[in-house]
Amino acid sequence: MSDNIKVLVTEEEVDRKIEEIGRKISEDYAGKEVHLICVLKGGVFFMCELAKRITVPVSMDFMSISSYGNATESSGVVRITKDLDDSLEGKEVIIVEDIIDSGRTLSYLVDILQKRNPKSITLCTLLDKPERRVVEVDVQYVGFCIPDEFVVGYGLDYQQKYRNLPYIGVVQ
Ligand SMILES: O=P(O)(O)OC[C@H]1O[C@H](OP(=O)(O)OP(=O)(O)O)[C@H](O)[C@@H]1O
Ligand code: HPA
Ligand SMILES: [Mg+2]
Repeated sequence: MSDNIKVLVTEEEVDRKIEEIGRKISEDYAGKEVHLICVLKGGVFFMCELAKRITVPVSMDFMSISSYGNATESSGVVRITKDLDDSLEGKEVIIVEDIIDSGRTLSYLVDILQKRNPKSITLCTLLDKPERRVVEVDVQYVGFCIPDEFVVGYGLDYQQKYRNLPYIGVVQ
């Protein structure tokens, strides 16, 4: 059975936005190197496309965390299920996410990754749902602010499906 999906942000709009964020990061980090951290699984499509648009030297690492709670609201209890491979010591870190919703995931990550002595940590998200925020997070790069609707595509899933859609949609 397939669900009906209404397009919220088109593929062209997503592509243009990622190019814009890539250009901005390249300017902001001119003369430096950036270390991108992908938060699996949702962040993977965005990070790969973004990395291609950054013109300063890029290294990448991946981590996976899980939160406990019911399907629509995470409890905020988070644990690492796959840690980074590399040290963050002295690195200019950018955490790349598909979406910030309650803010719990990124707040937790920033707290634990700060302790690993990076030179800096900045946050970059394709989507932001500010109405849903429970924990404040300081995000430097935001693709699109969206209303409080459950979205899929570009890494975002509904019951593990639709991550591969090249646009952002709302399941009807
Ligand atoms: O701001 P928050 O309320 O913490 O929500 C945002 C997080 O939730 C989703 O990940 P999820 O934990 O569903 O895992 P996934 O990336 O593997 O889909 C999304 O990819 C973000 O990582
Ligand atoms: O709107 C959403 N869609 C998919 N996954 C999510 N995780 C937090 N918010 C969302
Ligand atoms: Mg995620």
